[in-house]
Amino acid sequence: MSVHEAKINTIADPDIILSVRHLRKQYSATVAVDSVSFEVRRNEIVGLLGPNGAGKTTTINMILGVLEPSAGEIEIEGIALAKQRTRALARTNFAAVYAPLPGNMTVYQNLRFFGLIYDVAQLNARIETLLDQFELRRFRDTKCGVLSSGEQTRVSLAKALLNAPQLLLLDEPTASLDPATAQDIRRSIRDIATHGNGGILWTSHNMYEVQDVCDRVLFLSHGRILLEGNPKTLPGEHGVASLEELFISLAREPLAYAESGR
Ligand SMILES: Nc1ncnc2c1ncn2[C@@H]1O[C@H](COP(=O)(O)OP(=O)(O)OP(=O)(O)O)[C@@H](O)[C@H]1O
Repeated sequence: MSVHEAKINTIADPDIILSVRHLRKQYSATVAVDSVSFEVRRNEIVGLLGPNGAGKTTTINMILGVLEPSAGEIEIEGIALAKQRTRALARTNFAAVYAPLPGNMTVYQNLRFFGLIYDVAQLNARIETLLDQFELRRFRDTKCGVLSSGEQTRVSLAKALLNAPQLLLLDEPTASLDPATAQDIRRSIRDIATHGNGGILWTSHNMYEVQDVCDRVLFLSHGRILLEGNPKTLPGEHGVASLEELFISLAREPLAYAESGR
């Protein structure tokens, strides 16, 4: 057993929000996710990085219970997703650009609709708080379909926080946003991680953003984790100048990193 595996097997740790062990997803001959193990801790933002097709979305969809793993275990605050699905998923939420909210409903209607699905207590008060937190009050009665990308992202984040999730999954939350709006969104999310009660798993192809916001990153390639560490120090540890350079060399020569181990 590796040191990493020994560490994630100490499951009693109450600060482990998400524990993923030996997760695997196979489609016929394609192994999309291949024995992936990692954890997300309380108040931590973990970046899930990797080139196109590395297995990031597949991993996220298994954690969301949308895809059934071929093997492996997922626990959210110690609750096994496979055994207590409803309890585990009640602690989870997500936002992704490929999952926009219904465009023919207003911001308020969307938040109310999802709040009822999540069975949020004191829903109206929760919606009002989120409208203020994400500066959405003036769009309250605007249909989501006519909002700009940045405004829609803010609504998606508000929706993702309705049930005050312990585990927040964000799949490229700032894709297609202008730099200033992206920075505002990053600050909001950083704030949620620091002052909230949960942890965040974040995917992004923007290495500047990852360095800015993530406490730890996992590099995925061909369904496997090849590297893990602090995005601010990892490039230096591997003799390159930036996270982007490390990403590129890892994407081009994954075998060199697989052989050197994590
Ligand atoms: N339903 C499916 N059937 C067959 N292969 C699939 C299926 N879904 C995903 N794959 C394959 O699994 C691999 C991982 O895909 P995934 O979407 O998880 O990658 P990703 O890291 O999210 O990529 P991107 O950065 O492009 O979004 C890819 O090779 C993809 O073609």
